[in-house]
Amino acid sequence: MASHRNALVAVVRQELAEARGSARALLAAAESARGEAQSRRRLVRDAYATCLSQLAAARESARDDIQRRFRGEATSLAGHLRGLATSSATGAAGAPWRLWSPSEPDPGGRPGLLRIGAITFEDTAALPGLIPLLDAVHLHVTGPSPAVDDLITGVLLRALGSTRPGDVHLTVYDPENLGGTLAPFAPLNPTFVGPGGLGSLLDDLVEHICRVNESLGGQYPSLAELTAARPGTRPEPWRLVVLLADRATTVEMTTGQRAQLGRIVRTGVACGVHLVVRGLDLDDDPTVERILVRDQTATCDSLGSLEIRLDPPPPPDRIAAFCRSTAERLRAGPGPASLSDLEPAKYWAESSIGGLVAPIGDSTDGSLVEVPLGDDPPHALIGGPSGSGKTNLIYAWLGSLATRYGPEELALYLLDFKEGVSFARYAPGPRDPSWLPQVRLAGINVNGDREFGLAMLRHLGEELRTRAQAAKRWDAGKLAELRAEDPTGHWPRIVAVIDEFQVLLAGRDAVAEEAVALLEDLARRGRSQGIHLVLASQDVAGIQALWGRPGLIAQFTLRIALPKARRILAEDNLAAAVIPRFHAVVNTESGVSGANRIVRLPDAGDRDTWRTLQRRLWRTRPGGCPEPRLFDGDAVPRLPASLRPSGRVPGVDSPVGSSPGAVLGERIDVAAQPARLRLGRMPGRNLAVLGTRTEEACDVLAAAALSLAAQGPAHFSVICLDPGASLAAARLFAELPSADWYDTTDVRFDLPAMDIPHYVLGYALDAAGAAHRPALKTLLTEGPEQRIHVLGWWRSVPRLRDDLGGIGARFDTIGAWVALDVHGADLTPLHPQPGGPVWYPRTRRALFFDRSVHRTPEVIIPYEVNSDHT
Ligand SMILES: Nc1ncnc2c1ncn2[C@@H]1O[C@H](COP(=O)(O)OP(=O)(O)OP(=O)(O)O)[C@@H](O)[C@H]1O
Repeated sequence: MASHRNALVAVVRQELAEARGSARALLAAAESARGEAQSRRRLVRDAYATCLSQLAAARESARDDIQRRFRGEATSLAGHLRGLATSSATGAAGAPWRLWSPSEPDPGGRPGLLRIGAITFEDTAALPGLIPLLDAVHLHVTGPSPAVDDLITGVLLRALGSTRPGDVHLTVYDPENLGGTLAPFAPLNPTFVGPGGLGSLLDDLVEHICRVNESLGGQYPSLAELTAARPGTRPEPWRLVVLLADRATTVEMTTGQRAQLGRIVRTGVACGVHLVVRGLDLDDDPTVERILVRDQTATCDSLGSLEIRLDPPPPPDRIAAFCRSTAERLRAGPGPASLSDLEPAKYWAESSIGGLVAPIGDSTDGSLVEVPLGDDPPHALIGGPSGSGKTNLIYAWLGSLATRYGPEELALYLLDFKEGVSFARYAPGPRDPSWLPQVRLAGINVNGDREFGLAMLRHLGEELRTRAQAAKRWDAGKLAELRAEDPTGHWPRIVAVIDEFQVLLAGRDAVAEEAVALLEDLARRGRSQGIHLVLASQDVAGIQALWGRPGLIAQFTLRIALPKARRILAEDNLAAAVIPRFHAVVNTESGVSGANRIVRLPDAGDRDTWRTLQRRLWRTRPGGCPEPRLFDGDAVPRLPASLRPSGRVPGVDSPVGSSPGAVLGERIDVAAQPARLRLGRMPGRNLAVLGTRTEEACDVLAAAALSLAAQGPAHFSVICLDPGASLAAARLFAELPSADWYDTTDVRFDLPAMDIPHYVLGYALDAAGAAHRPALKTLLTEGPEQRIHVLGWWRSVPRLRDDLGGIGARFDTIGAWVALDVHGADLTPLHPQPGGPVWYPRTRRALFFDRSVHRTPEVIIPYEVNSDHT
């Protein structure tokens, strides 16, 4: 039994041990699973923590990035806005009070915005807080009284200070303080309306609006139309009406007055009437800008929820100083128009078919005064003593014409006989390549070269003939008809301006005679052919020269007299004696009193202003628009390269023309052509250059020789008998393709004939001496028929005569001559008419006579052949 029990115990023990063992194993497994789970949980927790911190860092950096971008964009946007704001509120409209001063608006510009304070947005620099007013809105301001009145004061000062004196008329209704609220503006003489005056004020305004509206064509334009189309110049001043209503006003206002106020709100802005109101309700309208003031800040319709920190009010002494000086300027009247005021809205938009109409200045009421040229009046006479502003007037007139009429409509010929270069600005120069596209010809420094004036008149005479023929062909009576019949033709109106024209008519010589004849013809027939003369003179004698020719003066029905001008207007018309400086009398009825218009002339002299305008016109010139011909009497023309031998020298076999032309200088004509001497195989085809000016004599001979060498095969003999000329002669010798040299050591005149022309260039031939005279005479007599031509320089006419045989010698062998410093009387033996030519020698001018082509000698300008004068 015991053993059985023992066995049982053992079994139980065994089982218990096993159970304990498995329980332990289970526990161990559970323990390890728990450990594992715990470590996993730790890992997850760590990962979560890492993740969280990474996310936080990423969020931080993203936020920083966004903030940085936001700040950058806000700053650049604010910069743009500031730029925009600055350009919308320039000068007095936007400057801070400590820097404030009144500013002139740009001509033709529209009123901009007005600053009332600053907008601080985030941490960007403050932006100006701007509100519209003139040509845009009425202002309705609400808030505590002193702050509102300060704001209104500032707005008024900015509006007045950024417009021209007189452009804004101020009306103040201030029943409570009897105008005292805006007392600093008193010097401007605003209309103060007292208590009880509101009704009639509103009625007046409505009436004014109706009147302006009628003058605008009866259509109240929309704000957009107004903004797009309002021209820069105002027919009427703006009316700025400040209504500072008190409680009584609101209570006492009648229904009729409210209706009138509503009308003004709806239609006032379009007609330049603006209300600035506090203390009264205004009807809702797109033209009402409401400003809500709270202490030192404000919000307004146009800026939405943006808060404006208001500027302090302007210092009262600044308002007073501004108002005093403005009142002063108003008393003095508006300043004269500027050159830019004469410009049209659009360049080159006018047709000259019926005439040319252009303003030259304004009258004292500010309206522009237009000057006509056409069938009537056809020509103008301008007069005034020296310094009275003739040149300035011509500048203004030409500027006004040139901006209206393009080169197809207008051609200008300008000649100035004064010492100076007034018309040089219209031609290209070393500093400015631009030119005025309408200018065909400009003559400057021509006071010594009346011949050039004559050349221009001859050219215009030709043009007159061409036009008359064309008119005949088309059966047209006047330019307008010709242009209608021949629409593809080029028939611009021509305006020829001659400043100090009396120089051309002075003297009783052939130039004056022909000039008068041409002027008479142009004046008489130019009217119908669209050729208009504008003659200006300071000299009473000059004008008298015209008075002596009633047929001529009668054509000049447009008279412009500058202060103190005499004999420009009719004798009983004394207007020119009384007008102030920089004014002119314009009279289109030959100066009769009763037809005067007084004009204030702008200052048109500033070169830079003109250059800017001219460049603009020049850049828009049509293709093929030619450069004007500039004749400068002080400039010496150079021998053109085309008249010098260059490249391949013509061979002996090249054809020689029957009469090659020796070029002696530049002709004083419109086309600047070279003066040529034909050297044919005929007796007398020799040239004598006469006078003592070595340099010019050498230049004439060099130009002749080089131009002959450029034309065909030729041989030259250079004979130099004056040491003063030897350098120039040697230089020429070196440049000639085929030449022999002779000087005092081996001078000879028995020179051989050749197959090609042989030109003998003699420097100071009179120095050869008596021993050589027979040979020289034979050469002169017999040479030309063998194609040996003498181009010789003699230092005086008597010396030439000695070489030709002394007293009683005949000059037949000298078929052509060029006289330098030789007086007219000394040229008698060489001149076809008795008494010699009228010739007063002047530097770089020569008198050229060729027996075979000239009736009278012609003035030429010897070319400069070598620029270093060697
Ligand atoms: N409207 C004007 N406004 C301002 N300055 C002017 C005006 N007109 C002329 N001037 C100035 O007066 C001076 C003389 O003018 P301008 O040269 O036109 O006179 P002028 O009659 O042509 O004289 P002159 O015959 O002696 O040449 C110049 O300095 C010019 O700038």
